[in-house]
Amino acid sequence: MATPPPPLILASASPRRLALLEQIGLKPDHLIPADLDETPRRFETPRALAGRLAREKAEAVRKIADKSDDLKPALVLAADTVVAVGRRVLPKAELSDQALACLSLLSGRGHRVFTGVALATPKGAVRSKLVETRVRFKRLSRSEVDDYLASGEWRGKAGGYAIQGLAGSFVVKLTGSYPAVMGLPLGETVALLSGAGFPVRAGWADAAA
Ligand SMILES: Cc1cn([C@H]2C[C@H](O)[C@@H](COP(=O)(O)OP(=O)(O)OP(=O)(O)O)O2)c(=O)[nH]c1=O
Repeated sequence: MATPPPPLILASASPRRLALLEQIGLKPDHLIPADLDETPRRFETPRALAGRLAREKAEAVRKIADKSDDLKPALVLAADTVVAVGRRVLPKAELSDQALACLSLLSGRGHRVFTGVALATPKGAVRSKLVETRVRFKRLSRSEVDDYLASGEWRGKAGGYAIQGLAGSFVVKLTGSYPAVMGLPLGETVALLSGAGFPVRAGWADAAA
């Protein structure tokens, strides 16, 4: 009989990350969010920040898993999304003023979305990948911004918008990975998992059901 795959832990509180994994037939056995200080370091680039936070989230949950016999053999998957204009990292908007500032900056301009994804193995090794996506928004009128702010969809989102929702209508160009902007680059996630021996296509036979 084939050996069962190791448990998979998604180190995330983000419902989008879970939905994206499920989209490709992967169902994590456990959801354990990492609680980290996400403040950029001095002189840290947006790219370096996304990579570091993804790895730190995986490492933090690896430590939690190591304390339990059931979770010790698990693979821990984590990700982090950073929205940047030049070297400037935009906040995860919690207040409407923050979202307004983000949208005013993004209006009619290009920006970059950096998404780090990291996988911690039971032996403590951490492998990671970084995906850069360029996104351009159309010029936003004041009433478009006001209506978007009223929607509340920006809350808790890096850069004050969610591409998978109403703000999808702001995008005029995207070069890179759409799922990475939502929170998880799927091709890179699969590459990390299969590199660790995880059977990434085991659930595909049931996908059409
Ligand atoms: C740009 C963008 C971000 N986002 C979200 C994805 C992430 O949830 C969030 C970026 O913050 P993250 O720190 O990457 O993730 P999180 O704190 O929400 O979840 P966790 O650390 O527990 O995994 O912004 C979208 O949903 N759509 C978008 O278009």
